[in-house]
Amino acid sequence: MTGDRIEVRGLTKAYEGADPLRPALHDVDLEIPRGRFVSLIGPSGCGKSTLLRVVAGLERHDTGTVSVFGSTPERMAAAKAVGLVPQSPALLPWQNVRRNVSLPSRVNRRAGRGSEDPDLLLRMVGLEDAARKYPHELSGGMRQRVAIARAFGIRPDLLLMDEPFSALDEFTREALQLQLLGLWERMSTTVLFVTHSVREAVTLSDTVVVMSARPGRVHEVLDVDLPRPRDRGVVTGPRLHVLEDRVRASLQTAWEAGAAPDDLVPL
Ligand SMILES: Nc1ncnc2c1ncn2[C@@H]1O[C@H](COP(=O)(O)OP(=O)(O)OP(=O)(O)O)[C@@H](O)[C@H]1O
Repeated sequence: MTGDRIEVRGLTKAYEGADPLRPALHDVDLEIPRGRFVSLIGPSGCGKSTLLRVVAGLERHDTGTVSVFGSTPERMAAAKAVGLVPQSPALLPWQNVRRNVSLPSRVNRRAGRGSEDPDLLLRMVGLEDAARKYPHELSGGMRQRVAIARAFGIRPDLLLMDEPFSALDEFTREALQLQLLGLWERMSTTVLFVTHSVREAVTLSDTVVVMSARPGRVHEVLDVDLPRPRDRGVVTGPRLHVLEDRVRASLQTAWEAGAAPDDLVPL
């Protein structure tokens, strides 16, 4: 266990009542050095969200070990050191945008952690003019930006994002990806990001973890050697397409591995 990385070793997790031959996660090994942007991609049901929830301390695992910067997921969560951005953000409807974004600083004061200036965060996600609006007055993309700004507000050591842009149109999604990268580059938080989009995974990440299903496990870990900062030139350049093709090929073999009829975990 070291403090400079997230270490997952031999992680297995079966939900109660599930077929024991088909655990949600089986013998997952993963190492994420501090400060990295890592995406998880893989077929539906391969355990991406489960892995995220185990690392977040929201779900117990059966066997194996999970160390988050030398601590346990539960201790990290209790110390407010982990942020989570789900697919549909849960904003407080009775508080305006600025109050929603500054909420973590109030919580953090109690947890004895520092926090980020909410006005700066709102500027970084292009919402400075919406600070006094309420959640029901916002579009889906704006709500997701509030959730992202709020998540960075606690200056988390680790930020877990579960398909945060999947409900958005392509144009909004690409704009938010660049805003997210801007925040991440400034804050140097470690990010674990679940997505179904190959382009999104390559655009954002240092590392793409391809998972296979039935049971869920790590199929391949691919490095993304695109330069940073990832401006429009980088994310529309030819190298991105080469890397996308590499991830697609890996997904194809992951899918085939998961579809094999003899791919059962022995009891
Ligand atoms: N609370 C739960 N109780 C029982 N089984 C669950 C539960 N949550 C997930 N599962 C099962 O665990 C497996 C992994 O689910 P998980 O949601 O982690 O996959 P995923 O890769 O995130 O899927 P998707 O891409 O469709 O969101 C699936 O077979 C799913 O049906």
